[in-house]
Amino acid sequence: MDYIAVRRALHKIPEVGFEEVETQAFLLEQIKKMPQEHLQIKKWRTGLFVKVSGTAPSKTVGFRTDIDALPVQEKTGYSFASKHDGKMHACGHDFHMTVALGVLEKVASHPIKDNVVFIFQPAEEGPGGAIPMMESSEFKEWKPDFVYALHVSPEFPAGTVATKEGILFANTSELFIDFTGKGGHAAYPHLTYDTIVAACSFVTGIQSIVARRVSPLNSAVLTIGKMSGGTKQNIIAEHARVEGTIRTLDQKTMALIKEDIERHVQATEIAYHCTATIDYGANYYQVYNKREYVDPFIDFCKAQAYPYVICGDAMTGEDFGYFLKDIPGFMFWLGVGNTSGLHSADFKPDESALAQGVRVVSGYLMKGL
Ligand SMILES: CC(=O)N[C@@H](CCC[C@H](N)C(=O)O)C(=O)O
Repeated sequence: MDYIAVRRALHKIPEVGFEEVETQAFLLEQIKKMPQEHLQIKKWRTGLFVKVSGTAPSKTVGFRTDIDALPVQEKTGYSFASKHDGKMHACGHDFHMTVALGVLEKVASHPIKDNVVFIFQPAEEGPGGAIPMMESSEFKEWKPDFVYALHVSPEFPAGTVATKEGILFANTSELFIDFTGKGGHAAYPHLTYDTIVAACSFVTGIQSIVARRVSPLNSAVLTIGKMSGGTKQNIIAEHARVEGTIRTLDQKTMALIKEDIERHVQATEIAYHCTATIDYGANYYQVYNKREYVDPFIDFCKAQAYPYVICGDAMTGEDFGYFLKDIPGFMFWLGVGNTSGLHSADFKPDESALAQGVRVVSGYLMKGL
């Protein structure tokens, strides 16, 4: 398989959560080119489960990749840029899928002793594909005894493995708040209850939560990534919406932040004569690597002389955390060199990391977990 060609083909067809129809068709087309004798495929919504039967199985090992993209307008200047306007593989899931296909090709050609299930999961960026996928009868039938996954990272040199014992990725909660007031003429503000002013005041006010409510020895993020409201420059907005995300390294801090957000919402309602509703959207459980499962992988990387580092915690989220809550396994970062950050319009990961990703994941599989 030409990893770079496959990655570029996937890069052209980014689709957001649960809309990955073209992606699913492309994956199936690639899988069809592989030896079929040991393969079974089950479609699940826009995702896939692919099982390679082992030669003398005593267990099932899972490798999970996410397959969705982000609503980002690409600015890479690539000749193979997204052909879907306003959508982009800005979080590297095109890389993750390519690595999974590369490993699948190897295992389909040379099955290992145990069964291997490849999990092509939709909607990691939201609303969250892991939980419904894990609740499916297809998953339950082929449930792995051990599962692992990777995520690309621009923080590490291309091909470097970075992982750690304990928390790797944070707990997350989405945040959507709708403010409703009273619209009217821009020249008669005193006859209205302006939700743009209310929302702006709310966003400024909540900046004190992480700064003044969370212990300085703890870590948390409260980011508002989107604000919207109003219909025209000279009409006072009856409705405004604030969208964000909360990140913490423990559930107690998550609860504390939510409680304080609710206090700020109440205060905004009173101060600005509006009403507000809060929706916490999708919540992701932390990605936690238990020592007994990640240490043998680190030893493997050492033994193979693969470049690796022990990294710190990250405030990114990943619904792979739900797999690790239920099933033994681990997650690691795969370095993709020095490029703009994840979720950037000019995210340009180094493609030389693809072959190393396949080498690391398949090598660990072949070694026998
Ligand atoms: C690796 C990565 O970037 N993951 C996403 C996960 C999204 C979680 C959820 N939709 C939220 O925004 O809270 C991330 O943003 O960290």
